[in-house]
Amino acid sequence: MTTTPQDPHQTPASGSALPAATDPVTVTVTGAAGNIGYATLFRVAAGEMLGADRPVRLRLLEIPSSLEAAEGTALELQDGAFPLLESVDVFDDPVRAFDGVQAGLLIGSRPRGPGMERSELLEANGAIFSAQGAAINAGAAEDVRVVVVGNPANTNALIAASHAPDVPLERFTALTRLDHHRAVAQLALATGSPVGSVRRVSIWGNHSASQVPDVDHAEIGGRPALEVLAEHGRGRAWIDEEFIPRVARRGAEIIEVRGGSSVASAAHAAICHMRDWVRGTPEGDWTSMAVPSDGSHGVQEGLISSFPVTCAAGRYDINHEVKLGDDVENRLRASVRELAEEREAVRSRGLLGPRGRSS
Ligand SMILES: NC(=O)C1=CN([C@@H]2O[C@H](COP(=O)(O)OP(=O)(O)OC[C@H]3O[C@@H](n4cnc5c(N)ncnc54)[C@H](O)[C@@H]3O)[C@@H](O)[C@H]2O)C=CC1
Ligand SMILES: O=C([O-])CC(=O)C(=O)O
Repeated sequence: MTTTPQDPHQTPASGSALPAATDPVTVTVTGAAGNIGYATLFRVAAGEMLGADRPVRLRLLEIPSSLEAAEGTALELQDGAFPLLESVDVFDDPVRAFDGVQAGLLIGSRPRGPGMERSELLEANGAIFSAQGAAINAGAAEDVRVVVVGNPANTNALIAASHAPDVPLERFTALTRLDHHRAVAQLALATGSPVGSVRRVSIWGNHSASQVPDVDHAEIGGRPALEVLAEHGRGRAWIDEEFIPRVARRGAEIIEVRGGSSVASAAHAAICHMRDWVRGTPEGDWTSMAVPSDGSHGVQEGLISSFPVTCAAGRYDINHEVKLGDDVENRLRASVRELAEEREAVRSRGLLGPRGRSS
């Protein structure tokens, strides 16, 4: 991998929680034989997530019926002869798979099909995250960081966190980086601008159709995005009627057009999420992550909601400078209501663990 001054991710952020030395990092990937798992593992082994100087130990978790496929993936990982890849182990037992985990990518779970909402997956997927949260509680390293990709991602992360009362709550996050990327890409397309010139986009709320893509503070080429959009004949109506629904329903559009849910773009987003958390967001920009709310921006404490965050020194901080416009605030309230409803649904099914029962 080449180092260029334009790419802030090629060198570890100053003050990163990871030591400068080349200690290996233990990465557990669930659903390792699935589509997103397969698209993720080789990039992690190549150093695209944790850095070109960081050896990794991969621990792959699968269900028994897909174990052989995961073993095959492990053989292919060997065949890649990745200099950074110290070991690959395959498990069907979450307790063993999460033993010593420092970076957990919780992907394994059922994807939705055409016409479904992600919340309909709670029945099929919720229980997976109870067992995995408990396994993380039992064996994770002190510096563990978890990103839940499996849908419905925010509520699955809530379930996992509730079963891991000994792990700091803020270490459980869910993926909305794909929505963030989709929003950036749509703004670039709409204005004929390079993707790299779009900054300060925010995704708020749930990774669902109720999510809130927010361009109020976004910049294109260093200028307010709203101004640049207006020059291209795109005002509020475009934002409300085209941009927001396009981004919020892009997952369904991909399922319809591709015949299956997003894979490589989701893997890329998961890698970027963990990379930025560990190594920092670029100077002057932020990203979007679903993280446990501390009550910020009026989001009920404890719900795992997407926020604009800046990352440095191995931690993320919810951005408090970004003020909510009235429309964004109204939409966010609706998305938070949906998150609260999902929490009630999993609570009533007995899926919440010791940390989440009373909140
Ligand atoms: N948050 C996001 O932005 C996105 C989330 N997703 C979600 O990611 C999840 C995975 O999607 P795909 O990889 O396409 O699905 P897939 O069906 O190709 O793979 C899922 C894999 O998970 C495995 N699995 C099931 N239960 C497991 C368990 N208890 N432990 C370990 N592995 C288990 C399955 O055997 C399978 O190999 C889905 O829930 C999908 O909706 C997909 C795209 C974007
Ligand atoms: O839409 C889905 O079911 C998969 C997903 O989360 C996405 O592509 O954003």
